[in-house]
Amino acid sequence: MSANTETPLLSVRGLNVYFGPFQALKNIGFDIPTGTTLGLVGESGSGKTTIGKVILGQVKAESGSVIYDGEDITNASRSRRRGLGRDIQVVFQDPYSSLNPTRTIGQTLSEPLMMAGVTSRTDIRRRIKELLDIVGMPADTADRYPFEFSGGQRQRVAVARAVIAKPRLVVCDEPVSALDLSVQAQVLNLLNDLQRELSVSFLFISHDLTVVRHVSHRTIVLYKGEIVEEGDGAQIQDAPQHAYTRTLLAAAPVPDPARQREKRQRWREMRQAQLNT
Ligand SMILES: Nc1ncnc2c1ncn2[C@@H]1O[C@H](COP(=O)(O)OP(=O)(O)OP(=O)(O)O)[C@@H](O)[C@H]1O
Repeated sequence: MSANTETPLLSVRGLNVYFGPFQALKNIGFDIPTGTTLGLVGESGSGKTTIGKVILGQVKAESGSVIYDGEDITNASRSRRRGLGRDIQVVFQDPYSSLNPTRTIGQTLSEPLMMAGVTSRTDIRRRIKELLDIVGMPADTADRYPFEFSGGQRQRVAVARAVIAKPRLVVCDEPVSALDLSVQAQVLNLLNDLQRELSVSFLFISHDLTVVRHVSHRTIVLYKGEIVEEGDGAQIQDAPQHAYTRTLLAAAPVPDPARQREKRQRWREMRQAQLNT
């Protein structure tokens, strides 16, 4: 993949994050140019999700900055965060719990559009139809409920929800790790297609370097809260420079189910908090 060389859409500089005495992030810095994907890879507990949360304003950094499109959003106010919520979206790991089971897919997809100020029912219906087609979902999807779809289809819907209001950055936190391998490839291809179509940037978080390599222009390897390696995904996989990266590649770590449950719960709480603001 060829990377874009414009001014970065997102710049993170010198992030240090503590949970009590524990330092979860140490001097983290990177750029995400417009229309590109930065892969963030590391084992469980290395700090990947924490980086995503700092960008989304859900975790406060002790020091460092997050610059979005030239604006320092590190300590953005609640009202500014609400505005940024349209530009910066999230796709969660678990397509089973991230969609509201009591709402039709159409209702779920109309929320971000209404938040973005689209009020015409005709426009909303048209945009939903357009996007469901782009993400490869059947025409009658909008009138159906999440339980009627497979995991891969639900993740397509979750991706559609994230991009429907044309955000500029989407934080994808382990978006394919709950899916079967063949379905993973389809969702990864979908992200690549959407990026070409919408010029959206992705921060793509995964424990699996092979997955990250398929979608990322650049990749960062995180170990115990620190960046230990950075480069082109293929280069990192084919010629890892750091001993930890070699271990990561050899071990192909499987996320600990208990931690993943805890993480899903935290994301759900965060999403609920977002919807309540
Ligand atoms: N709210 C919190 N309070 C205390 N410690 C936390 C909190 N959130 C994360 N941590 C700790 O910070 C470290 C990094 O967590 P983080 O969730 O960012 O890791 P991760 O790389 O995303 O791993 P995983 O994929 O397993 O979630 C872990 O040791 C975790 O236990």
